[in-house]
Amino acid sequence: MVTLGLIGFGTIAREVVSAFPPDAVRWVALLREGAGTPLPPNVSAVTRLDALIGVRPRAVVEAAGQEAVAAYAPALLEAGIPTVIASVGALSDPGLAARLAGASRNGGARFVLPSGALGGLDYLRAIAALPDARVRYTSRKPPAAWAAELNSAGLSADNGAITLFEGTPTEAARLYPRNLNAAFAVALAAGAGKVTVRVVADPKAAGNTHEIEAESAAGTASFRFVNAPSPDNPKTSALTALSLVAALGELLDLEGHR
Ligand SMILES: NC(=O)C1=CN([C@@H]2O[C@H](COP(=O)(O)OP(=O)(O)OC[C@H]3O[C@@H](n4cnc5c(N)ncnc54)[C@H](OP(=O)(O)O)[C@@H]3O)[C@@H](O)[C@H]2O)C=CC1
Ligand SMILES: O=C([O-])CC(=O)C(=O)O
Repeated sequence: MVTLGLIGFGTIAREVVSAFPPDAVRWVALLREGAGTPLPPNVSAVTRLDALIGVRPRAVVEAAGQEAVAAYAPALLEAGIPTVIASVGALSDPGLAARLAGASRNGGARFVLPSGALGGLDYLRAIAALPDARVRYTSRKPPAAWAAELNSAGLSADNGAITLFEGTPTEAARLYPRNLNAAFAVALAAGAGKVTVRVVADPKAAGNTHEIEAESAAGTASFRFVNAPSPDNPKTSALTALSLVAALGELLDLEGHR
């Protein structure tokens, strides 16, 4: 029986837990005071970070949000606990990125940034060294997924696609902290200065679609991920939890815990 930790117990965390045999893992989830979330029998809750650190989980998965990364991940790493971070957009804050790197060194614990809702990041990492590399990332979702943003801008995408945002990955991660983590994963791979980001509400979008177009001296590439939504949260791709499970499995193998 291995003890693993979670930060948050929402859509992604629930899917991560259900991917492991219940008799092989005891999960401890750090929740907010009074969260009242129903938990499966092999998941217990704590509301303080020191209580999570106290059970010495082999690894922790953050699936709560960018604020939770800032609040908890550095201390987990300092305590020597490897951490998988879903909310990779948190690293758009250079101060936090430096704190994570320092805590990882001090504690001797890895932090893992999974590919999340997309893939192809190995290609982007390879061309990052080329000075002429340019990458365009587009998040394309049906108008229903952007209903609040369309309403507040007084826009309707019923009759055609509307670009809600165009700018840098850092601006995107800050403006859409719960939905543009994938854009920042692209930025971390290719280098933020090489990437432009677009957010499109499109009545023809088949699902949560992520498009990456890359151009450099090494050639051109285009990736398109048409993701099925998570049943509990249509703005989150079901692929994200699968990616966290894969990253966690790899981490446990590296650390010799499986
Ligand atoms: N890398 C990628 O490609 C992707 C990354 N993500 C990231 O994953 C996060 C989680 O996604 P998802 O599971 O769909 O979201 P949900 O809203 O379904 O779940 C988030 C959970 O985290 C809890 N939570 C939030 N803040 C804290 C905190 N400070 N301490 C403890 N618990 C907290 C929430 O609890 P409460 O009810 O108390 O608010 C909720 O239970 C997203 O916010 C996003 O940052 C998501 C999709 C793709
Ligand atoms: O799950 C998705 O499709 C993308 C997402 O929410 C994110 O990048 O934060």
